[in-house]
Amino acid sequence: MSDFLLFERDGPVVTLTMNAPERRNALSIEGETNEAFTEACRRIAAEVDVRAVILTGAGTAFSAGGDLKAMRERFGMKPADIRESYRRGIQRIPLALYDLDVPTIAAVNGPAIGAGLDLACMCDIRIGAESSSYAESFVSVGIVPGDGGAWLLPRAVGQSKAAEMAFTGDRLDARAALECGLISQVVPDAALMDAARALAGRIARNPPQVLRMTKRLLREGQHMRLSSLLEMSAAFQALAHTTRDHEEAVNAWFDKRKPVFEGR
Ligand SMILES: C/C=C/C(=O)SCCNC(=O)CCNC(=O)[C@H](O)C(C)(C)COP(=O)(O)OP(=O)(O)OC[C@H]1O[C@@H](n2cnc3c(N)ncnc32)[C@H](O)[C@@H]1OP(=O)(O)O
Repeated sequence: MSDFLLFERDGPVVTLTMNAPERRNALSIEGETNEAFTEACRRIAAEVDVRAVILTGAGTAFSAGGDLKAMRERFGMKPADIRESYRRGIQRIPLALYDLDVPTIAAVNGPAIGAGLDLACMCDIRIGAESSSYAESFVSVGIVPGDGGAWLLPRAVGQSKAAEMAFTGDRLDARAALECGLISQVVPDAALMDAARALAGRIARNPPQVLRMTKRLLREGQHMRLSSLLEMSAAFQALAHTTRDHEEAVNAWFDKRKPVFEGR
């Protein structure tokens, strides 16, 4: 596993920690950081009993976004090479993370800037520390969101707020991010990881197959016709109703006891 992305497994929960605090977990357009994400996602997909994933950053930042030092070294590079480097580099992260079947939580521990914010938006749920902050600041460094932000951010905060953020590059503090729905909780800095683990634990206690199907419906629902989504929901429901976990949940309700799910 890569030095950039620490992979820790605690029962059904995987925590991924970006681990380059000296550069505020900046991401390279090509190379190590992208491989780290695609490899971690491959591993999570292969470990069938993972039920939730937490993504966070080591040190004081979640991620400072694209590596500006590396970007300076690209001055003069040919447009065709830049385009190709995005396609085979940083653009693989949204494809890999967004495609994970299990629920993902971004535990935003500090600034989430540019590609760092987009990374948080690739997760299903975002919770933020009091000291977290958020900026879609590509415009401030003279580039466009090249890693899916123009698709992800409007889905998180709506078109108007996304446009305001992307056109100004302004940074939101945690309270402002909570207000516009970019994050769903603000917690004291020291309590962030406990809050993320508690949330992951509550998710992980639910029937895993149904969680995966629910995630898929939430995702697909964002770009499907209602009639198609209803068809897909009926097909998933046909599977859900025949699971042992469904029987267990309903029986437990009648027995006035907590259900025990087996993932079957
Ligand atoms: C393809 C993707 C494109 C994009 O994502 S565009 C957006 C690019 N990102 C930015 O514009 C953000 C730039 N960084 C910052 O604004 C700040 O940093 C932070 C708010 C993230 C954190 O501030 P603080 O905690 O005060 O740290 P510090 O003193 O500014 O930086 C500490 C060290 O981290 C390096 N660093 C910070 N951000 C980046 C970056 N994006 N790329 C490369 N290095 C970075 C610095 O240079 C420095 O390093 P040294 O100690 O060697 O001077």
